[in-house]
Amino acid sequence: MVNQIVHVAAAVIERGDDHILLAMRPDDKHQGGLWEFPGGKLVAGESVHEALSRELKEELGILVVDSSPLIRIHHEYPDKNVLLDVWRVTGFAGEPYGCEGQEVRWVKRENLTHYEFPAANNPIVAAARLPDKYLVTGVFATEEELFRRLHSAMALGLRLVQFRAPWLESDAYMALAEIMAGVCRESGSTLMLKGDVSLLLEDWVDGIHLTADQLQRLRSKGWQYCGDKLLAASCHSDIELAWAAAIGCSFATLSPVHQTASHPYAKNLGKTLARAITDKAVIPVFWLGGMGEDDLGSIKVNGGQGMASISCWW
Ligand SMILES: Nc1nc2c([nH]c(=O)n2[C@@H]2O[C@H](COP(=O)(O)OP(=O)(O)OP(=O)(O)O)[C@@H](O)[C@H]2O)c(=O)[nH]1
Ligand SMILES: [Mg+2]
Repeated sequence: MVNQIVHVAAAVIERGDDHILLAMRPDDKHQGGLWEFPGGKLVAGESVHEALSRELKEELGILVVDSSPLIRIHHEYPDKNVLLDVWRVTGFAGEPYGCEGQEVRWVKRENLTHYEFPAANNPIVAAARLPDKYLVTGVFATEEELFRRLHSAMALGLRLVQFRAPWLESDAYMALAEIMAGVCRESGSTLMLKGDVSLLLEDWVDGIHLTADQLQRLRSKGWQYCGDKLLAASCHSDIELAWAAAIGCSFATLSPVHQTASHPYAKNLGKTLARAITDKAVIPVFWLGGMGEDDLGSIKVNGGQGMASISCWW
């Protein structure tokens, strides 16, 4: 019985003002008394999207208008194996209410971590907090150029930025990073820095993006992060993605999916392998390398959180 996988469609329903809808699981159900993303089991012959639409009609009285795949999570509870197929719902008709008497609540995206969910939900909460585009900064000749390009990226709506400038000395990098963090915060964006994990203790630092070497060293020491800031890692395989999850990363990049100008000699994974690797991961995965915005839809269908890129937005 426990070997059977229960396929579930669940929804991260977003309202324009950056709120997400949660529902309370009834006490008498599996994982009762915990908050959930509304949804339910697929019935025979149904697609995930059909199940999602039916469940949201039955449980909340709304019609799904706009949606896209967000993340797929396999989880083994002691009494049940589930495959949670989670979609982001960005458009719906009707005003949601608890049709089955359950409590429902709109929650600010940044406060999602304050709620208690079933154990399978940690990666879903991580995915719901993240956008689908992750800008990695590229070359700049002057400080003026750096900030001009950063402002342009903000104007394009980019909300997650990694400051990558491997040619800078540490002091110069940190001085620019602190100013960039202020600029990003003003537009509601998050800045990820390259550097030591001890930087996570600094008030002004929102997140750290580790190299694969740093990841390996931290993993071999048994180090683990439990804080609320964003920790990410550059991964190139399923093993590295498993390490990233084990040390407490909230997301990762997977590269190179295709050939890139910045790493022309790295062997690219290709879409099929990238999909298989992403499917095994238990954290959100941004695909990186040789893709354009046109690929975003396909990345999501293949299980990715979205796309990371230098060249598209820099
Ligand atoms: N809907 C939903 N289910 C979740 C979440 N997290 C999670 O582990 N689950 C598990 O996935 C399964 C979903 O089942 P469900 O109880 O919602 O199914 P349903 O709406 O079809 O209701 P039913 O129990 O009346 O058939 C449960 O075992 C539940 O514990 C979540 O965020 N949302
Ligand atoms: Mg349900």
